[in-house]
Amino acid sequence: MARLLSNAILKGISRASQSPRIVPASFNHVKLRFSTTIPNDPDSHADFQPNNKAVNESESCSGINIKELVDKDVKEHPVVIYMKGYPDLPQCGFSSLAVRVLKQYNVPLNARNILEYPDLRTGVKAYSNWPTFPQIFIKGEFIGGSDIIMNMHQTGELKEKLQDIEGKEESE
Ligand SMILES: N[C@@H](CCC(=O)N[C@@H](CS)C(=O)NCC(=O)O)C(=O)O
Ligand code: FES
Repeated sequence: MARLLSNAILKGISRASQSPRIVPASFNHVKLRFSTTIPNDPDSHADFQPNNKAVNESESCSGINIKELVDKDVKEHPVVIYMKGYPDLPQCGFSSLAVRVLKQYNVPLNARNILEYPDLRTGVKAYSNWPTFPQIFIKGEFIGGSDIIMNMHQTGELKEKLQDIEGKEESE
């Protein structure tokens, strides 16, 4: 049986106020003022492991599942972050760190708050086969979490990866 987005999410897809919102971040170009090392990353308990069944099976009366949602997100937006909270109000230090890194670059940042939707939380893990959040996708490619994005920032790899992405609109 396919694991599908909850009715609340499905209903919300056509209604912006209820959907698992994808929001553009504002860009304050906040300077990084914290350590770049996250020691002894606990990562995940077995309870948090992805369940690939959740995302690979599909079909529903609505025809929308998490895989389709994520596929659409990462196809339509060059930089997508699935995170805890939203870019302007992160609800976890790891998500906050990833947002701060990405805000160093003049690219549109689109986010979904996985805390609002348990099915999205499970489904995104299964989609990427990655057990934790944040999860960052650039030009459709799964990149990783906060450690990886920080590392790429430090090595210059992130700048290279983002360089052909059109800058964000000032109004965002
Ligand atoms: N080392 C990870 C840190 C992220 C992490 O450990 N996240 C945990 C705590 S926020 C998580 O998402 N656990 C699974 C969950 O909450 O569903 C990274 O680089 O992103
Ligand atoms: S470490 Fe507790 S919510 Fe992220």
